[in-house]
Amino acid sequence: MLSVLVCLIPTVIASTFLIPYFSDPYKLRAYPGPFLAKFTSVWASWVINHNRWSETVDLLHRKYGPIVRLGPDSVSIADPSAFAVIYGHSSGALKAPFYDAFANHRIRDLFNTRDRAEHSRKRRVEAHIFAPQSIRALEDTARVHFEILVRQWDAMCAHAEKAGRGSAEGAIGTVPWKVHDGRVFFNCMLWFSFWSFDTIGDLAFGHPFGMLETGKDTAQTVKSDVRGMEAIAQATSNSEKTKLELVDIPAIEALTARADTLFVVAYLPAWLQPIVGHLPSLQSGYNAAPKLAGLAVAAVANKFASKTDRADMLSKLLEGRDKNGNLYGPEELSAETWLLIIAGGDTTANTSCATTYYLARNPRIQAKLQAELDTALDGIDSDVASYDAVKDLPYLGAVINEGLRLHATVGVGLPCVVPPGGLTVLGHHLKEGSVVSSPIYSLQRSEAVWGENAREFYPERWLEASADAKKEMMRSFAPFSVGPRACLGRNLALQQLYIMFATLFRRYDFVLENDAPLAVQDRLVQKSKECIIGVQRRKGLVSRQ
Ligand code: HEM
Repeated sequence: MLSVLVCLIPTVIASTFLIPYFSDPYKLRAYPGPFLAKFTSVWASWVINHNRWSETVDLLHRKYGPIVRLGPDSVSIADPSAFAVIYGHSSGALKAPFYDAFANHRIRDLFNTRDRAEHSRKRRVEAHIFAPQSIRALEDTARVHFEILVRQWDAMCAHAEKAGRGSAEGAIGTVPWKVHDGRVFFNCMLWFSFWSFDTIGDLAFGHPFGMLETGKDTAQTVKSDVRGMEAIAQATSNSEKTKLELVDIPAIEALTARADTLFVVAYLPAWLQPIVGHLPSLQSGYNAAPKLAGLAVAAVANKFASKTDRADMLSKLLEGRDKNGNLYGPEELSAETWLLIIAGGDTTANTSCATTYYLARNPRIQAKLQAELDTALDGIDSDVASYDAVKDLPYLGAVINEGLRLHATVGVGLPCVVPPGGLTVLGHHLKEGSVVSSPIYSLQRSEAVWGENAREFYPERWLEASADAKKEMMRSFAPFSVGPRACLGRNLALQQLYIMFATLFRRYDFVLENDAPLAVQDRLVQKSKECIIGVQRRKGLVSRQ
């Protein structure tokens, strides 16, 4: 037995690590990078698991230049002109096997589909849901959730007003607040998550999760995935309804656990992923996936059961056709609904939290934004700003761009496979089958483009730049990516962000509890772990309620 092992171990090491390195099938040996990255992608997983991916890739580019080897078959290219070549419409590169780890249903969704034809079919179905007119039509529905957010924050501010110079503490649902120095302090990340998930739940399938009202991270999922699918199939065929058993789960917590795990394993070869996934530290993420998939199943099943004719996103998905020309089946519907929840929830909440953090940290910028909002919204009798009233405000636009730039909610290099015939980037020919990415985080913080203050929150840069400088900035600004796989929800995200910052910063003054850097979980989405802000109502503004 021992002698078998003695022979086997060197053979496995040679065939897995050394032969690919010395045979160099993708001709990447000339590119610099960390020693271990030349042999194995386990290196990447290790760095990600230590929460240092974007920062590490950025440091490697600073050390080695625009092209860095990140794995046995992959390179990262940090250069504005490279971004469009890799991701643009004429690139021909497809998403890499990295995305297979994110498949939550047996059927792929729009985000993790790698097949070009399959992706085009889905994108055709879903593009009209996100067209500018469709998104504008959702504003009234979305508004309700801004109103609840403001009502909850007003209620907490009232405690601060009552306490005067004293102190107090309490909680709304599970979110604690405490009062001191005339302000109420709480973790705004939780509230932005509640707001974002409730809104996307309502817009996607006509049913908010109810997190804002209760102050609790709770959503209903099906107890059994199989029964859920049966319920959808029966409802679509108009036969007798199946009674669905639902259970409550902490959805945001489960999503965070899932995201923490999947990004760690996604760079590993497929055969290694389930083995690593069994590590105790990754178990909660793996266990969360089926419960989360059940959220969408429950939403679709409930939609059929209630038979409302409200025109939410799911109603439009119901018009979608599968590859045989048939209407989307239960699984594909659930997969696409799930994607709306996950793509639209975390991203907008994190951008809102990070931008609020930077504004709370910078009294000068906050005051300048408030002055612009006071003028624009003077005499408007509404607690929630309308998109029309604020969408062209220059300083507000600059603040939102600056938040998207500096925080880079999706900051990592999104991995693509080089297409047949290869791809030439910055004069380097990359061979077919190799993997290439361009890190959004690094591009959006490059001193060569953004100047010495690239790491500062400075909205004025968007207003002061010359036309030529602005052109260069836009080549290095890709928070929603570009090309055929660019974010489909961009119009919705921007509409929500404009209304959010106009509403909150007109109404409240913000400070940070302390000046510590924003702590983030650096995964596919840069997720703020916690952001404690101190809030008080601005003087002179009277609520309509
Ligand atoms: C600030 C908020 C947001 C940011 C920064 C953002 C960013 C991105 C990025 C960078 C991608 C490309 C991912 C990749 O290629 O792997 C993407 C894809 C996507 N996003 Fe967003 N997103 C945001 C909000 C939303 C919202 C609100 C929705 C919808 C409810 C949404 C739906 C999607 C979808 C469906 C895709 C996949 C598109 C495809 O592959 O064809 N996103 N997003």
